[in-house]
Amino acid sequence: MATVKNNTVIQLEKVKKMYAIGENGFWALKGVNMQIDKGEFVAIVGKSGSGKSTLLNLLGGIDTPTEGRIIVKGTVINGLRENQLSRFRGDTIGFVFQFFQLMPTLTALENVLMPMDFLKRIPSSERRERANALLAKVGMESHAGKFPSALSGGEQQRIAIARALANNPDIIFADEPTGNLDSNTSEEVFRLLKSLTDEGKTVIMVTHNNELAERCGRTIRISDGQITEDIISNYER
Ligand SMILES: Nc1ncnc2c1ncn2[C@@H]1O[C@H](COP(=O)(O)OP(=O)(O)OP(=O)(O)O)[C@@H](O)[C@H]1O
Repeated sequence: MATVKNNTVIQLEKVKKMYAIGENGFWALKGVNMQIDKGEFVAIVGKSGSGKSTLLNLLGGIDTPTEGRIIVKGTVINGLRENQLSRFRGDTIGFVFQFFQLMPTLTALENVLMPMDFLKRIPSSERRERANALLAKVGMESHAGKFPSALSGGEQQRIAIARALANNPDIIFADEPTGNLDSNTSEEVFRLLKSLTDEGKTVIMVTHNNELAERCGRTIRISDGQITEDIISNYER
């Protein structure tokens, strides 16, 4: 077994994932080993169908591997029961999606408050204060009372990032966060995610945008369910 360094937040050991298709199985991941450290900004790239989303779902505890171990912050997450997994997700991980996935019937502020329901022990006034501070952090404080339908794509993604930060997670998983945004707005969202790594959070982003991927500190390429490239760059972001 590989040694886990102190600052390692994610470790994958021989991770395989098979999807059942009728009577057959399809190996979407074929033995992935990976180590990601605190504060890294990692781009996961690869062709459509190569296994990127599968990998992200396993890392985030949304799905379980068929074989191998996934260790996040020292815990083997594929050994957790469903209630332990959901607590782990709530405490440790923030998710950002291509289509934002905000609740349409809730205001921006209420969307950010929603994941804080886990934190029942925190008084509601404090939660509101925290949600407002997060909206300010992403430059959306003046939009707190608006519904998602009244916001642009970039604004919705900023709110979604504030929501991902609601429980102060150490790790952010972003699945094509700029996939639905124009290039200026993509740049803003990229910078926002980058600023989180400057605060010590670890950001893992699946992207089809090569230019942005090259500006992450590290690019991992997946082809046909395997890592074929893992490049650490010193590109000036
Ligand atoms: N639930 C499932 N059942 C069966 N096959 C699946 C399932 N989910 C994904 N696959 C297959 O596994 C492979 C990897 O899919 P995955 O969604 O991880 O690719 P991806 O790299 O994220 O693609 P894209 O860039 O198009 O989102 C694909 O061949 C896909 O068809």
